[in-house]
Amino acid sequence: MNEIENNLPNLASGAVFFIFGATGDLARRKLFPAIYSLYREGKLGERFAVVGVARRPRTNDQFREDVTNSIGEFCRYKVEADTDWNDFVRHFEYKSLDINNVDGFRELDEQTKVLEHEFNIEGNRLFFLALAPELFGSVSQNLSKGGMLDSKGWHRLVIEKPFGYDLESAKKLNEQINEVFREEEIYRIDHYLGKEMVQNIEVIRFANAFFEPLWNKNHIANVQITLSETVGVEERGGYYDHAGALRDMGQNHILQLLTMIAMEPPSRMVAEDIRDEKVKVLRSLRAYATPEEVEANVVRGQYTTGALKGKDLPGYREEQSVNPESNTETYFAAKVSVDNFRWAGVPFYIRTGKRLPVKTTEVVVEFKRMPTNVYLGQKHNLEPNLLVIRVNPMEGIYVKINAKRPGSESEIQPLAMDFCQSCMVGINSPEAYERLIFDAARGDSTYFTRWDEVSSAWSFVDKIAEAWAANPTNIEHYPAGSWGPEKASELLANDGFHWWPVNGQDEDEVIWANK
Ligand SMILES: NC(=O)C1=CN([C@@H]2O[C@H](COP(=O)(O)OP(=O)(O)OC[C@H]3O[C@@H](n4cnc5c(N)ncnc54)[C@H](OP(=O)(O)O)[C@@H]3O)[C@@H](O)[C@H]2O)C=CC1
Ligand SMILES: O=C1O[C@H](COP(=O)(O)O)[C@@H](O)[C@H](O)[C@H]1O
Repeated sequence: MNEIENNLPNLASGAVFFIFGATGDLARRKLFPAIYSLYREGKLGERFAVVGVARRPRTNDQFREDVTNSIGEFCRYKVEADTDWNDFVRHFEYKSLDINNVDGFRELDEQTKVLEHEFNIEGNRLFFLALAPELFGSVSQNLSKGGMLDSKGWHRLVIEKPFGYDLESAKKLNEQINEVFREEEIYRIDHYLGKEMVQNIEVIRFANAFFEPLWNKNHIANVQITLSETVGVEERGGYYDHAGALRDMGQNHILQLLTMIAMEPPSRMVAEDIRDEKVKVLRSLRAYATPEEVEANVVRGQYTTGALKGKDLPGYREEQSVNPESNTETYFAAKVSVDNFRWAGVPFYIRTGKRLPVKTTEVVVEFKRMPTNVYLGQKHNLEPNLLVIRVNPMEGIYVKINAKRPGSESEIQPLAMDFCQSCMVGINSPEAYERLIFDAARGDSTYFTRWDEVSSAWSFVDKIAEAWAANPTNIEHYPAGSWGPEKASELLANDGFHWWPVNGQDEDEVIWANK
């Protein structure tokens, strides 16, 4: 248990959690269930209150019913029959408020003081913005004008992605927020950083003698990062058609994963030192200098009609709230170079897409091949060693090594030493939002993105977006249910590599230990 977990100085004096956007999808599917899990695990204690804020009218009782339904549907903990549910929901209240109405914030402040008195909370306030990004600036301004930041405890702003649309808009947003909150009070969420196996990357890398010494250009041939989804855009067509895969998943989740794989060991395992190392990676990304470089290194695609698991699926342009002539990408793949001493010459291949055949997040580190004819003086086509980190939905790691085929004299066969963490821990593994809400409440910003990370990521992504905007119809189409445009395979084939099958699928020749 580390120092922060031991002391919990920030939670000992209680806190009020404000969920702005309390009637929305994120609050219902992720935030209320996360708060309940934290409560069940005793991490919140009793000195807390949750105030849901949104425009539509709700009584406290109606709101508590919404919360109860959301937990029943989405929480990993089921409500036990002998629990007094009132003990939990009495901590929840609702305030109907339009973000643009300062008077509403003054009323909210009065309501909060009563709650703080009731639950013995010493003025600590955490504001979670589960709102459209256009509202982030106004909320922070009105929190200040409405007196919500005058309480004597700490104040923290937790902001959902997307943080801006490009570097320019992100800068403006940041300036607005900085008028009210200091950088150390801002917790920018990237929920991938709350995932168990993403947090495990540091440990796998820095706690194992047989990885770190090999973790460089001398031994690693390439790195592959895949975030594939089977879902389409569902009810979020309006937002997604404006954003696209590059902004929705690339600027944040994929680049964050890349930094965790590529960063140098931090001086100390503390938030600022870790984030210092991550931002150095982002600054080392080689920017594509021309539209031709973008064309050569980045593939974009959009799904058309297709089928998945026997079910016919519509094309992207037929989805709800999507422009029928849209050229928004639902897929992209890229070859990325990290120009520093450790990684010079090692390609990082990244890809993400909707309506792909499998839901998975996986990082494959492919090591350089051994010479083919050194083993017993005979010629063998040795497979490269792989380290595969499975993030989602299966959590675990496997290492692919070469070993003698049992019973044969010298035949060599790949063997996967497989550790499926989720098979062992199962649903007891905390969800990303549980960790992140808890971390924000206790003041640990390690797994939140600092402004220099966000701005460096936008600088890299903007070059791609600008090249695409200049040539919007230059997009590949792929059938829903396929692995995306063929050109994405060519990115690797040009370098003599190929995408490794995700989840170890189709690896018929591999012997799987532990299966
Ligand atoms: N849903 C998800 O899985 C994810 C969402 N996000 C991000 O989280 C944020 C919220 O997303 P999501 O929950 O899906 O969005 P929804 O559209 O479902 O919810 C938006 C919420 O904002 C409230 N709201 C809108 N305008 C105002 C206003 N003027 N004053 C007060 N409240 C207002 C709405 O309530 P009312 O209409 O009652 O005012 C509603 O509660 C977005 O930034 C999104 O990009 C990020 C990752 C995943
Ligand atoms: O942030 C987002 O992430 C989800 C995928 O998250 P996961 O935890 O299920 O892998 C994606 O569907 C969504 O479009 C995006 O906004």
